[in-house]
Amino acid sequence: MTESTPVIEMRHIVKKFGDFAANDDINLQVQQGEIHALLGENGAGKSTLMNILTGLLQPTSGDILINGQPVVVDSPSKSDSLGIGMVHQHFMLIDAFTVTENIVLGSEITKGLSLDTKTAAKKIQSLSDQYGLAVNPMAKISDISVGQQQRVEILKTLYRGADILIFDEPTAVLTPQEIDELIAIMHNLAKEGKSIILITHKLDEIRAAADRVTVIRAGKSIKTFPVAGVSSQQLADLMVGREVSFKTEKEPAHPKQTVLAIDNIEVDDARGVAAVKDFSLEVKAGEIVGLAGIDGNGQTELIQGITGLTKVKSGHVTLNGKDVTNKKPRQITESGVGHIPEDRLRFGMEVDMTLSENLSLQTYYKQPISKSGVLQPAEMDKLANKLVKEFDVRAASIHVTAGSMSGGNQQKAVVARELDRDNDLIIAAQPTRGLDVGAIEYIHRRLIDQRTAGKAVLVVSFELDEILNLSDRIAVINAGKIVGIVDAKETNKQELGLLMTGMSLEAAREALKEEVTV
Ligand SMILES: Nc1ncnc2c1ncn2[C@@H]1O[C@H](COP(=O)(O)OP(=O)(O)OP(=O)(O)O)[C@@H](O)[C@H]1O
Repeated sequence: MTESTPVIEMRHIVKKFGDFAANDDINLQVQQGEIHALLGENGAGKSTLMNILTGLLQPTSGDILINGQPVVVDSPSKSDSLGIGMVHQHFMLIDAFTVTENIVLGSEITKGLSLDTKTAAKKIQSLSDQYGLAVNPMAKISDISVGQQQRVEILKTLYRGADILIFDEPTAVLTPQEIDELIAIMHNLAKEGKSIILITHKLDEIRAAADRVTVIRAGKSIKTFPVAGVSSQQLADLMVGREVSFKTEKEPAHPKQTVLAIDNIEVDDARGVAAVKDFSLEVKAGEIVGLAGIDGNGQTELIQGITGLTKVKSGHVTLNGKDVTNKKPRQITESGVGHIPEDRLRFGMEVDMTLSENLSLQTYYKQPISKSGVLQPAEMDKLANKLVKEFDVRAASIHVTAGSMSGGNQQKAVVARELDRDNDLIIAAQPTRGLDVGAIEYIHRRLIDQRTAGKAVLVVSFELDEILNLSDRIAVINAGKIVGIVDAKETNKQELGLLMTGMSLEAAREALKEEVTV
């Protein structure tokens, strides 16, 4: 990397929403062939800055230069034509189509009215070879792994000629093995002259992948520096502006009576195919059970089955000895279940309602929020102010719509609402997805407090660090079935990674033994 004209320069970027400055004089310079990380707390202004670069938002003031030339990025297609490509966190692929069809869709390179898939496939193959992506252009999306689907998203941007790739939280859905592969791909891209902006809350990934990092705090760019030699602790402290602890200490567990018993249940997915099969698991009072697994292995249907959002086809779910199989969600909530849903926008909050209203969503019909059937806005705001303070939910006010809040702060609000109620069981699905390290530390502490208070806690997460940090016991799910249940103290990331692919516990332990002796 040479210190020549930056590929991208964002100068003094200000973006105001009303009086609130989401970006407040941000400077960013990215060199050609560089992997440049953007690090900042939830709500610091990273997405806003990238939305400006990709033409989704217009800055209130400030300049953008590409290769030293001032540009106006007034639409996403303008951003595209300037060679800027976004690798989205949520893949936008059509399952029934091939890799090539997905990449060519919406692109300019079509021949007459029919797609020239042959020529396209050739070009895709050569891009895949050049950057070490190892994707078969003729494979159907439904037949390839999540990691490979992400590579299709990368290929999409390369196919359109992107020189600058923005990765937004790219590892959220990947296994540890896939994360290593992705980092190798990013290095290949950079080696071949592409420039990368990497947004992630994972500090070890920044250290493994990035050349430099720009830290953003409260809408301001604080510092840009090389990553080499910097520890995760230093990165975290600089980002948050105080010392952050990564490992949440906890006393040994003293599990008591069974709170949740899942007995041999079967649950179908939306297409009517069995997503959860012969699934049995118990969670006791005073313990945290972690459910580890790759996305799409039945976790969603399992939780929906337990919480009454989907029908349980066979088997039983009991809570404190009472059969609650196929009861209505409200009845299950009333039986003492707190639920932090994995999809906060579908099941966790109403985006058009205010933050204050969202914080009362589970209790609005009860005292003190309602009196004799009449809503008490002052009580609602009182609860909201308490929770916002306690959980450090950052928003311009408790009366902004939930939809305008940053992803991380939306999540903190849902967690606050669900943990504030006095429940016997907490089901926490991806409870810290998209959260910064400071917020993760806080949420983990609160989940452990629930366990200390004698609650049963089921944590479902793709994050193995999270599962290992929180759990007393860990169950691994693959293709809707439990592959194994292990004591958290007796396992590690590599072993869990192998179990998640469906390998038996014995086979995984054997494989890891061989790896050590090789
Ligand atoms: N359309 C909008 N109207 C009002 N406020 C907004 C709007 N978009 C973003 N904001 C506010 O701007 C701030 C920055 O949000 P942004 O999404 O850029 O943060 P972020 O750093 O990407 O956070 P996260 O890590 O949680 O995704 C937040 O406080 C958010 O509430």
